[in-house]
Amino acid sequence: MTGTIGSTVLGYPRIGPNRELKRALEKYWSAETDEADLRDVARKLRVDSWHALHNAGLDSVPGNTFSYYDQVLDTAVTVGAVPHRYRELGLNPLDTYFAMARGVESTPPLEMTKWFDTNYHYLVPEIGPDTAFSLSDRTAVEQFRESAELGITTRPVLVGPLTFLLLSKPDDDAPDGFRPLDRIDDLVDVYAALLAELRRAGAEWVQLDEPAFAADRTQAELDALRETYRQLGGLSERPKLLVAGYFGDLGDALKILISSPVDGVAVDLVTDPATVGALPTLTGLLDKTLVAGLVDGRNIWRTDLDKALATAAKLLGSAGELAVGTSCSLLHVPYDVEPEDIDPQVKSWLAFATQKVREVVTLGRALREGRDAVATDLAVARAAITDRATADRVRDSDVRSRVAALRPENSRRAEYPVRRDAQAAALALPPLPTTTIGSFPQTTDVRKARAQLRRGSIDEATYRRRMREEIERVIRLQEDLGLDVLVHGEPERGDMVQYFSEYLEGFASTHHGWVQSYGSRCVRPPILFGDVSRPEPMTVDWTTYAQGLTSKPVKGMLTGPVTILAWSFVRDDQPLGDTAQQVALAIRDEVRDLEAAGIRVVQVDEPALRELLPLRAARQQEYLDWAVESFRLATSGVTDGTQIHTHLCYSEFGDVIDAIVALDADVTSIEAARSRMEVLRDLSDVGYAKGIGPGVYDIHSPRVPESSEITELLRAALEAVPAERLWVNPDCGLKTRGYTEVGHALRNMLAATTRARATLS
Ligand SMILES: Nc1nc2c(c(=O)[nH]1)N[C@@H](CNc1ccc(C(=O)N[C@@H](CCC(=O)N[C@@H](CCC(=O)N[C@@H](CCC(=O)O)C(=O)O)C(=O)O)C(=O)O)cc1)CN2
Ligand code: MET
Ligand SMILES: [Zn+2]
Repeated sequence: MTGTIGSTVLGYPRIGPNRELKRALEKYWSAETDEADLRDVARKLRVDSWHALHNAGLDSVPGNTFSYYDQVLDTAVTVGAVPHRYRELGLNPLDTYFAMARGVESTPPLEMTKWFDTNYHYLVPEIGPDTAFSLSDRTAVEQFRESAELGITTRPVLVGPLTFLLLSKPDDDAPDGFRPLDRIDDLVDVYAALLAELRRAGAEWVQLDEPAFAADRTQAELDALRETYRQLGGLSERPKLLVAGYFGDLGDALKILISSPVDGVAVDLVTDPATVGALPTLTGLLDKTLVAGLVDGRNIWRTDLDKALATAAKLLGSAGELAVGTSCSLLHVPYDVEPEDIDPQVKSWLAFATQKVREVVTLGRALREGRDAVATDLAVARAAITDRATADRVRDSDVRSRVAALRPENSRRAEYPVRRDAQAAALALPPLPTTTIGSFPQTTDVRKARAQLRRGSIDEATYRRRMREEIERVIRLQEDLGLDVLVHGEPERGDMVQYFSEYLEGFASTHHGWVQSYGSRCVRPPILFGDVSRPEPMTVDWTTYAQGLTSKPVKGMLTGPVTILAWSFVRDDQPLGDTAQQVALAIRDEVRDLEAAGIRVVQVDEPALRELLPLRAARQQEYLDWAVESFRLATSGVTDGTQIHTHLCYSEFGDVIDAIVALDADVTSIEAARSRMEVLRDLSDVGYAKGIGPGVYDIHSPRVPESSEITELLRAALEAVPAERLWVNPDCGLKTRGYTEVGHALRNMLAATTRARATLS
């Protein structure tokens, strides 16, 4: 089918159905295996994916979707954007790549941040006026050849040049006002060279991903888009170009792309169904391929195939070729629902990557051969969709009446000064109170106990005993260090969202449903399929056990509604805000039960508050309103004397700074060490006047901070915040660290606090 795309997916998972890549990477990093072993595993994973996609009947199989760590990092290496500090290490290419991803003793890694509004993280390229762009790595070409040898003509996928630069940050040598996008012309030359090589290797199509245009862009950025694709489209030696925009509507960028000389455009009709109305009016589409993203690439629900076909019908005749695709890469969903032992009814509603590929193939055949050719598949899908829409277990009338009865006062607490005085009396804390963010190191023993419980090789009672031993050790360590507000350490939680989902009605869990979060790290997002409620307490036993061991206050530790939604696969049959209210009520029950059990401080974490922020400014306020409201609903059921903390991390907080104030927590702990406490001024500027715990050291690195560095940061903090409101804590939880370094780091933090207290009059 030369020339057409027919049916395709925009990308595919790469970690391996059984996390083979994770294990191979970790063995390589610990020097248990060598480069050849790692490359073997990688090749096998690629070959398996190509075969799976080809054999499933896709007309066009995406290539270059494999990565040892991250596709943005791959792009940086491809175009030669390797900062000097990594080149100078003198390592081989693979280890240079891993040094950029993970750092080495002498050199920290590139910064990592969230990929648009997903839970996937990419490495942030550093670009300056002197970055010497050149085609420096030919993996994309080699992998094209590798697939061609198997008889599969793949469609190499590259991060587009605009998105690459828009996600980059200026390097340290860049003068003020420099923007990575200033380098677009030089970068386009490298893409031109790569496209020519791919063409010579036999590539018919190349996919260039430009999701950055699903967010608001300036006129200059839109002009750069027009100019770039005018140039790339005009090259004499190139494959056909498919530009993919996803995670939202492309806005003005859509018209620009359609009037450019590229050969195809892929649009996300799941996140933005309204695009369907605009497309037929764009006449430039008549000589292009339109890949209609009809199958949700980032959620796990079975596609309503009838509805998708109705959408496609509206587009027939508006494009040169109408092809069917996923809304975005399938990187964000697990491989296969088949091996899961989820309740059969819920399972019949689900489609993971393997099932989504089949849906795309079915839709492609229906368009080409008519509905009758796939009548059975359509009937099965229709039955599942109807079953899900009418299933009793999706709706719980108690939950619905509880939500309906909510009043504004349910999400309002007393004025802060009243709470502050009541809490001061109840807690009697010293100035600059010290605490931690919740988790202590997850030791091998703790993880092993959990795995043994899952396998049934230890019983519930043995598991509880082992966790209690760990909690006791964490309490003793904190008392020994002299912390003021203690935590139980969260040993019982493999993951701060997954853990809660296992107690809540309305959620299902997977056993194998791993999704890459970054590098070798994976998460197993729970599936929120129905109305949410909390049949029984989730944390009260562990927390009261910890409180019983000490006279210091122990802080209860919960995950907030927004983060629970952000890190789950969420039902798509009602607004997210409605689901957030239900989750908030479940957390509210837990907060109140903790209070009733004598816990005087409760922290409700919302690290994903920024992540779910809509990409378009026009949609942000509505999100922030329900996000804030759900946090307040979760935390307003307590008396004035109970202190509510929240914790935020991984963010530039700028866009959500007003929302942080509106959460109305008594104490906010926030990542700050790496940005030298800048967030404190931003918060003061918008009137935040409650407790604040800026992280005084970065927990993402094994490095132990000197107490003098912490003293320095505390001094900076005290310039921005009065001592009465300042708390002292690390940047985030300690679960990825080891006990030795954590002991030293906290000791230094306490030493710095003692010195800072002495300077207060
Ligand atoms: N959901 C979520 N998203 C998030 C974060 C987060 O904490 N949670 N943090 C940020 C990302 N940071 C992350 C940091 C670390 C890991 C991470 O370490 N993940 C672990 C898995 C964590 C987990 O769920 N552990 C479980 C299951 C562990 C496991 O793999 N078990 C094996 C068996 C192991 C054995 O037999 O010893 C299996 O099930 O196959 C547990 O401890 O109980 C990994 O990749 O290895 C993930 C994300 C943003 N997004
Ligand atoms: C990603 S935020 C983590 C907060 C959690 N309480 C912890 O300490 O692990
Ligand atoms: Zn955190």
